Amino acid sequence: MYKILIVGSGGVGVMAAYALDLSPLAEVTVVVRSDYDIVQERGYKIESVDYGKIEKYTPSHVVKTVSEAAKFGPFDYVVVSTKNTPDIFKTEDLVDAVVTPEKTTIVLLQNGIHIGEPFIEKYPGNIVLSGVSMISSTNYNADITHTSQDSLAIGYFNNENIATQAQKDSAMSFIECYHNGKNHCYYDENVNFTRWRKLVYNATLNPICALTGVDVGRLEIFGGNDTLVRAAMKEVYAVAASDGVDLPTEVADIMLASDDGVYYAPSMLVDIIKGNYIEVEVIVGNTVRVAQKNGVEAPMLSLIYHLLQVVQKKTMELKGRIVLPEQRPDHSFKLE
Ligand SMILES: NC(=O)C1=CN([C@@H]2O[C@H](COP(=O)(O)OP(=O)(O)OC[C@H]3O[C@@H](n4cnc5c(N)ncnc54)[C@H](OP(=O)(O)O)[C@@H]3O)[C@@H](O)[C@H]2O)C=CC1
Ligand SMILES: CC(C)(CO)C(=O)C(=O)O
Repeated sequence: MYKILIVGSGGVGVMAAYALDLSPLAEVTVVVRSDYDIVQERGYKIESVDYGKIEKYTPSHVVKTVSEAAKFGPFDYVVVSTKNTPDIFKTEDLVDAVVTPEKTTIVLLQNGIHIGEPFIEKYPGNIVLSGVSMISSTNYNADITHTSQDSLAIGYFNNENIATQAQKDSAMSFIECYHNGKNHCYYDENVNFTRWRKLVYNATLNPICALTGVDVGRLEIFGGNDTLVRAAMKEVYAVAASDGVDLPTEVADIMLASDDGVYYAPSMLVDIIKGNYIEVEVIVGNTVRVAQKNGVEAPMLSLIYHLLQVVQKKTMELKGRIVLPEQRPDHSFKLE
């Protein structure tokens, strides 16, 4: 029996918990923050393309905080499915209390590129798996709407301190727990390719929907795919190539068609709607930094990045993280 902890119970985390809870191989604990009372009272309501309508799902163990979760450990796997916002808090620090050195495998079910490095640096003796998820799932107050088949590619962020076979074995055991007849969870030998491939969607549709306030269906109908998205996608191709990943030309069309028939709001737009922080740094910031490092021109991505950074600062001010002087200061004023 594997003890598995899920930190981050949003659209992705709750569906992961549900899949893992179906397995006789897994004992699942979930950290539930703002939905805690509602989940204790009536569980999650799930409307899922894979599992149908579930009136009540209550994970095997529900706890309010990561430190409280430790009582159900030590964990074989800690699945991280929070948003990844290093400009706000470091996810590698969030799970500190539940990662047992040299035992716990950390599974990052998060978007973005080059997100494994901070974990390997902090936990040099632990395996870190890379989960690239296509799922289209949202959580509004413990009501989950899941609209495309859960397809989860699992590989590992190579940790040179650990034998390759051990990293692969750990990925395989996780897949054995997660995979069932309804979802699609598979081992991906080249998960870095798959991460860049997915970024073709996330670095373009997510921010453009977030900045314009429309879902992917409306963006297409209103003409945004041809005027904005495809050009930004081309830049992602060029940056990926400079990082050693050649993406086939058809990826753009595949990504543009991936939510066909649904007015789907990508996770970054959902964050804007909820007034949450956005994953600007790992999705667009890291891409722009790779472009800069490798001398690749990416003017649209840079523009998108700087627009998103302003939006993030606006959210910081609304949440009280940034407090501005009442009177507008002179031009020499800089945020710390
Ligand atoms: N949604 C989707 O379809 C897809 C999303 N992704 C990626 O998966 C990751 C998760 O996305 P998604 O599920 O949409 O995210 P959500 O915003 O729906 O959920 C994030 C969850 O993390 C919780 N959380 C954040 N910080 C903490 C903390 N300090 N302690 C405990 N809980 C915390 C939040 O709790 P609270 O509600 O209290 O803030 C929330 O429940 C992201 O990287 C996203 O880009 C990838 C593929 C598809
Ligand atoms: C591509 C998609 C919709 C995954 O299913 C996603 O990653 C998101 O909403 O951020």
